[in-house]
Amino acid sequence: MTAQILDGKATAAAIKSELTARVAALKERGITPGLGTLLVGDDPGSRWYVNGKHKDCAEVGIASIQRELPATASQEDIEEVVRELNANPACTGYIVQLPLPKGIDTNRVLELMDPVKDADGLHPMSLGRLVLNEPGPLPCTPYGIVELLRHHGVELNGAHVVVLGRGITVGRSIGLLLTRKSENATVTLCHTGTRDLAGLLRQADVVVAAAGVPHLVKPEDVKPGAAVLDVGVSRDENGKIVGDVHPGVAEVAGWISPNPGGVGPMTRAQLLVNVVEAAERTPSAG
Ligand SMILES: Nc1nc2c(c(=O)[nH]1)N[C@@H](CN(C=O)c1ccc(C(=O)N[C@@H](CCC(=O)O)C(=O)O)cc1)CN2
Repeated sequence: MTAQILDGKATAAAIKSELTARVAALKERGITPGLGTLLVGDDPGSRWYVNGKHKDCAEVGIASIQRELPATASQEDIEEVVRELNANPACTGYIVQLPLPKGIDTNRVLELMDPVKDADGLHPMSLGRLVLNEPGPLPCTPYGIVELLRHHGVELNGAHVVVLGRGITVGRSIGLLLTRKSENATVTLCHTGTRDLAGLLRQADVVVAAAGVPHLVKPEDVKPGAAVLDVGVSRDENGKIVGDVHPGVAEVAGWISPNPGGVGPMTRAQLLVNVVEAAERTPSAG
């Protein structure tokens, strides 16, 4: 079997085209959505992601507000920029690019953000809303994965989803999203302490690999016909992406997300969705 492709690039392009019309409608109401970003340090990957977010904004008509601090920035320096973005009326939503440099208390930074402007769905208030199943911004990668599966008609209702990795941007939060009544999946969250990982993987209808371990998911671990989503971003010696999923999995799975070109573009598209939805919740100007 050769797996069908979960095409993140094409799905993201369709979402962006729909958002362009919604942004134009907002502007007619006197509302211009503006995405702020805070990048701390000089990690080339993080810079690439942030630049990509602003490129996407320009494509759909969202204004950009870019803030940068050096890797030597203190907790107070970062919190000062967060306070500025909270108060900046042109910034209707913003993100703090993660990870922050070692020594910075990330949770304290996220908690200081105005939850109304949380474009990443990572503020404790947004995560609490997700737990309570109330409307609010959803974490971009999990949201992107759900939309990617929905767009390709992959059934989640009653499916057993095995998630590898317990980080807050993907692993932990996707469990909350997939177990809502609207998705109705059963989720097993695996991590470095999980016993018999291969045995659990073989039971999965859907695998979400977000462990950051190159080629962790092997062809022999995957149930024939399963959908496999590769979120891992490790790099080889030439800087080329190596995902968490072994290339041979494509011969066993029913669906597979390419990496690059799968979950990454969806993460970016869902950020724009969060920005537009937040702007749509604001009362009209004038
Ligand atoms: N504040 C946040 N920080 C981070 C998040 C996040 O959602 N919010 N997620 C990741 C990084 N990320 C977005 O910030 C992200 C990762 C990957 C891509 C992407 O489009 N990747 C391309 C490949 C790019 C390459 O060649 O390097 C792809 O998959 O096709 C976009 C955004 C951690 N930090």
